[in-house]
Amino acid sequence: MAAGDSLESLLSKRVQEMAINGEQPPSPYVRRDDADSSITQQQVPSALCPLPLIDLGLLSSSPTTPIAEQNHELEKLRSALSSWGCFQAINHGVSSSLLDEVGEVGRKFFEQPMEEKNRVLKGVEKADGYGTDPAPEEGQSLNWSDRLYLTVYPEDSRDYEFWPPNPSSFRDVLEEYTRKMREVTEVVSRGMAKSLNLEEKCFLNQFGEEATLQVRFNYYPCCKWPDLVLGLKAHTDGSGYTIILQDDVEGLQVHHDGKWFNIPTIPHALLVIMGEQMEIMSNGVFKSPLHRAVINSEKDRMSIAMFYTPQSNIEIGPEDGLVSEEKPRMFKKVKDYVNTYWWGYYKRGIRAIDAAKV
Ligand SMILES: O=C(O)CCC(=O)C(=O)O
Ligand SMILES: [Fe+2]
Repeated sequence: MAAGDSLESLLSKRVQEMAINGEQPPSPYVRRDDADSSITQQQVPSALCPLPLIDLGLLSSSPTTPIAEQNHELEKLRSALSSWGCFQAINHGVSSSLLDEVGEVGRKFFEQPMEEKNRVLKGVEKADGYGTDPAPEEGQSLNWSDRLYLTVYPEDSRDYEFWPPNPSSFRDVLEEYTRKMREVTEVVSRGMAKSLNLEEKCFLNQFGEEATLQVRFNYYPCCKWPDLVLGLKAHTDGSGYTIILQDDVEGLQVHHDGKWFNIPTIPHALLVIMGEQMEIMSNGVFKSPLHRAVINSEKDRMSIAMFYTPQSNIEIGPEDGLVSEEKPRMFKKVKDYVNTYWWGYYKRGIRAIDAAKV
């Protein structure tokens, strides 16, 4: 690495700038996952991806939903989360126009000149703002992506200093999107509990009234050497679960059955993916899958990930109804999981959840 290319100077430079300048990815960005023989590298095209679609409108009782249909959808949900750890949600109640708008304000933000984006540049130790993750541990490659990360709920934890003033509709659109995401988490959390024959509100109670929502707009500039880099290296989320809105460029891959499946982009669908805390609360019944983002050679990609995380002052743990003699308690009770466990492991490129096992 040239002297001017120290890790700090690279981290202060945006990937988008390097991509616009047509620069070949500097060595800290070159992916190193091929060396990990414990993860197979076989990839399955999106056309062959059998990831289930769940109709959220069928998960709750309503006069128009016959009980058999509801039970069928709940069983599909349970099965998807026990095997894949994720599903594509349709009929989720968020209007297509709002989904288009949130995608548009995100894109417009990244398309602005660097000086404008730097108005909300994040501090070194801060999570909120525009930039990149802090330096990973030795031996880990950097992600070929820039991001804008914001705490959006509870409202009093918002730091509006880091909310972009432009595009001017950004704030209104994100506030509305946050309101709708709260509704989706209510439906999904109840549905998950029902699918396991648990009391409907049990997961919602563990998340708490003040469960946090944090949004991450991930921007993945295209790269002429797409196989050299990863947009986001393989990881599991530290959230309870995460709701991802993809644009029309593929890039998300989920590890399932020993292969990397390309997740299809379905207009206006939301991908719901379990984080490690949901694996803990479900006593290991639901899986928190390894996933990553790959880079396209010609098209930039943007995804919007909404992390739904239990309130940090509440202890969470496996639901009693999922613990039995045949299925003993797998995890300890944990509090503030992201800071206590997940973050330190993520930086080293390993799963934190083993540390929470009994
Ligand atoms: O870009 C994507 O589709 C995945 C994003 C993701 O996994 C994350 O932000 O944690
Ligand atoms: Fe993720």
